[in-house]
Amino acid sequence: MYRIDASWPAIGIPACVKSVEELPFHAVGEKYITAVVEGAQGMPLLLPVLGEAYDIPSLLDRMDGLLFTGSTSNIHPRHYGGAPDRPDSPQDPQRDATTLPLIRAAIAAGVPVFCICRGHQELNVALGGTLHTQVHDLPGKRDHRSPKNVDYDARYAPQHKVSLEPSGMLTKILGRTEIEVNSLHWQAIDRLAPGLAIEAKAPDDVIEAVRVEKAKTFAFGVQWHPEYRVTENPVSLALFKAFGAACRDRARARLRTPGKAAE
Ligand SMILES: N[C@@H](CCC(=O)NCCCC(=O)O)C(=O)O
Repeated sequence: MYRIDASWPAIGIPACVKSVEELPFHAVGEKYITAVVEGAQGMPLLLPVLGEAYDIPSLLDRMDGLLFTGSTSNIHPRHYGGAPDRPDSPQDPQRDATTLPLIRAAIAAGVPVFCICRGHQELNVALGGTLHTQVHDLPGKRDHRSPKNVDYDARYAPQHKVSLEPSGMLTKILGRTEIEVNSLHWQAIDRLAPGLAIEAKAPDDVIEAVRVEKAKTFAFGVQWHPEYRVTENPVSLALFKAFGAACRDRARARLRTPGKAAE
């Protein structure tokens, strides 16, 4: 049994706005919290998505890492100059207003970031890239959406292979060039943002993982869900452990020189 104490790095997890009995709640799925605790050995701090109300440097001064989660909502296409999305596309403007500037600032400040599914798409958009809004409608692309009418485990079960860039950092971390991943997304990276390197692709060439090329620390996006049952999948666990190690390095630097770590 673990005990989450002050020696654990503080890992912020921006929430999604969800409606519960018609009232807005700022929520984070439990699997992301569990993955931070059991995979990264970090203290999870759930961040309400307060957009411009945050003084981002002050927020980053308290963070040793940030996990940007998946979500059923989509980034509004105005953030990447895209055509209007389908009319029923679920939106979360408060999350957009919080995560996009936070990702840019965290990377500039050397705060480790791990960006999953919607988070991976946010990383690309935050740095100037664009998205396909319905990747399954494109010629030659498979359906990357989650399997329908099946239980939770089957929805997050592996769906396809991913080839890792042989000279990439993920290959170094994982010690292999091919993995099997789950798949629960409608959208995908279209134009890659400047400064991102492709780390992995699906057989249909959908970009499945990226890295911030000049990042001072861990800064990855993955289109799949390594947080799901993190301790049961060695690849997922290795990713969260690498993220946690970077967060611990940042915590040591931050505690040595409080207020200076983000400079
Ligand atoms: N809405 C986007 C992103 C997909 C995504 O993040 N799915 C996650 C579902 C819920 C979860 O497991 O957190 C898209 O459809 O591409």
